[in-house]
Amino acid sequence: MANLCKELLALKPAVVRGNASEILALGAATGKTQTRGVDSSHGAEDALPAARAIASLHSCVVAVSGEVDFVTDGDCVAMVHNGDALLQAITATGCSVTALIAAFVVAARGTPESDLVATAHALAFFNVAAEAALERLPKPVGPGSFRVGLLDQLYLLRGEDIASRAKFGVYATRSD
Ligand SMILES: Nc1ncnc2c1ncn2[C@@H]1O[C@H](COP(=O)(O)OP(=O)(O)O)[C@@H](O)[C@H]1O
Ligand SMILES: Cc1ncsc1CCOP(=O)(O)O
Repeated sequence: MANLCKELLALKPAVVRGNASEILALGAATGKTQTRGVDSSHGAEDALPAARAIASLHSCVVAVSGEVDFVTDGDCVAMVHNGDALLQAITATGCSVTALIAAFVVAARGTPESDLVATAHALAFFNVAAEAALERLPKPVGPGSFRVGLLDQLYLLRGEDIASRAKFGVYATRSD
């Protein structure tokens, strides 16, 4: 596992996305940060030192997903406050938002926007789609209808919906 992580990082990814436990494990596997053990109990902020270390060492962006998402280039840290805990009740949301991050990063190449900004916007897009699905679905919402509603909103949402609903924050700027 540690060797595979090292091989993948050697390919110089633009962005690494994981939940807190995954980023803590990655930091431990690549030998630059310590972890208290890998389980699902970590909040995203717990993994921020590991995320910053990985980002600095490998000159990439690291996104830690969770209730609040943290996105860092090793120095600056942005936060995304959208989404819902029900996203953790369906499989492949982490994989899906990671694919969306790749699409946003590629789309932003050739524009002034950084990979960090593109990554934060992809997370906001995905999580606003989740919020819109929850608003529209009959209550109570379970994982089955939520999965379908989320897919619908990922198709239906427009840029202006994201602009008005995204909740970004700045955790640290370059000089902090
Ligand atoms: N408690 C939560 N509240 C709001 N959004 C969440 C919550 N947990 C996860 N998300 C969102 O769900 C998506 C998948 O993240 P996550 O569940 O951390 O991935 P993974 O499936 O790899 O564990 C991300 O867009 C993240 O922001
Ligand atoms: C078991 C499985 N099936 C499709 S993706 C996946 C693993 C990743 O799931 P998630 O993105 O929710 O962490």
